[in-house]
Amino acid sequence: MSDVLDLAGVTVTRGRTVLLASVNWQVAAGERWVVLGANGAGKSTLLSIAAARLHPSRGEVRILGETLGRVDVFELRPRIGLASNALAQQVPGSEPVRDVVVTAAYGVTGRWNESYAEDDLARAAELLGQMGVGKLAARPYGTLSDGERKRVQIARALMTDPELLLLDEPAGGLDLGGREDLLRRLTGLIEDPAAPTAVLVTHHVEEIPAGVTHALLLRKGRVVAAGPVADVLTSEQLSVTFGLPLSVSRRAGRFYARAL
Ligand SMILES: Nc1ncnc2c1ncn2[C@@H]1O[C@H](COP(=O)(O)OP(=O)(O)OP(=O)(O)O)[C@@H](O)[C@H]1O
Repeated sequence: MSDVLDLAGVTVTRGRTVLLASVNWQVAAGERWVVLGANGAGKSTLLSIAAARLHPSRGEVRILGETLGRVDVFELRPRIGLASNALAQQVPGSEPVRDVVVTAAYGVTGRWNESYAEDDLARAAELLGQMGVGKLAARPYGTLSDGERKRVQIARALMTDPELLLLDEPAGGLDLGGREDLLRRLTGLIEDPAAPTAVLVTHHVEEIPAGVTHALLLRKGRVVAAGPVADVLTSEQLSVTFGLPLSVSRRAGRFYARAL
C-alpha cells in the first residue's frame, strides 16, 4: 500500500527550541491514526507539517506521493481536509454555517463570492446533515456552541472529498454529552471504508474514537512509539509519554487512563 504520509528525520526548530526532533513516520492508505502527547509535545506542529502548512527545518516530508518543497502546496492542500482551532479562528463570526463549509471547496475562509455551484451547496448540506448540524446551515457561525462548531469544522474538512483527513483535537473542550456524540460520529466516519485516511490529535486517551487503528506517541518533540494501537497504547508507553505512572484500559474499542 502506498504511503499517504512519509516523514523522514523531520526536525522543526524555532531559535534554540526544538519542536520536533528527527521524527520518522509512515501512514499508509486506509489507516486511522491518533497522535497523542502532553501539552507542548509537538502534536500541532506535526499536524501542520502533515497538512502542508509548515516546512520542516530538516528532514524530508512526502504527502500523498508529493515531496514538500518540490510541490505547489496550493495544489496539494485541497487534497487534505484539515480541522483545527487555528483554522477555525479565521472564520468570521457572521459567516453563515453553510458558507463556512462550502468555502472549503474554494480553499478560503470567509465568503468571497456571491454565488456557489449548486453541487457544492448540496454537498455542504449533506455533510452538515451527516454531522448532525444540518438545521444550523443558515445560522451565523459565531452563534454556535463549541460542540456545534467542531462538527461544522469537520464537515468543512470533508468538503473537498480529501484523500487525507486531519483533525486537531476534534473533541477538545466539549462537555461529556458533546464529546460522546462527536466520538460516535467520528467512529461512524472512520469505520466507513470509503472514508479518507485519517489522523487525529488529542491529549486525552478518552477522546480516541473507537475504530482508530494506529497511534503515534510524542514526548517533547520525540516519538516514543508508533504503530498499531494494541502495541502502542500500553500503560508503560503512555506513562513514558505523559511522564507519570498511568494505568490504561480498553473497553469496546475505547481507552481510559488513570494515574497510579
Ligand atoms: N515560534 C515558536 N517559538 C518557540 N517555541 C514554539 C514556537 N511555536 C511553538 N513553540 C513551542 O513548541 C512546542 C510544541 O507546540 P505544539 O503546539 O506543536 O504542541 P502540542 O503538542 O500541539 O500542544 P497542545 O496539546 O498544548 O496544543 C510548545 O512547547 C510550544 O510552546
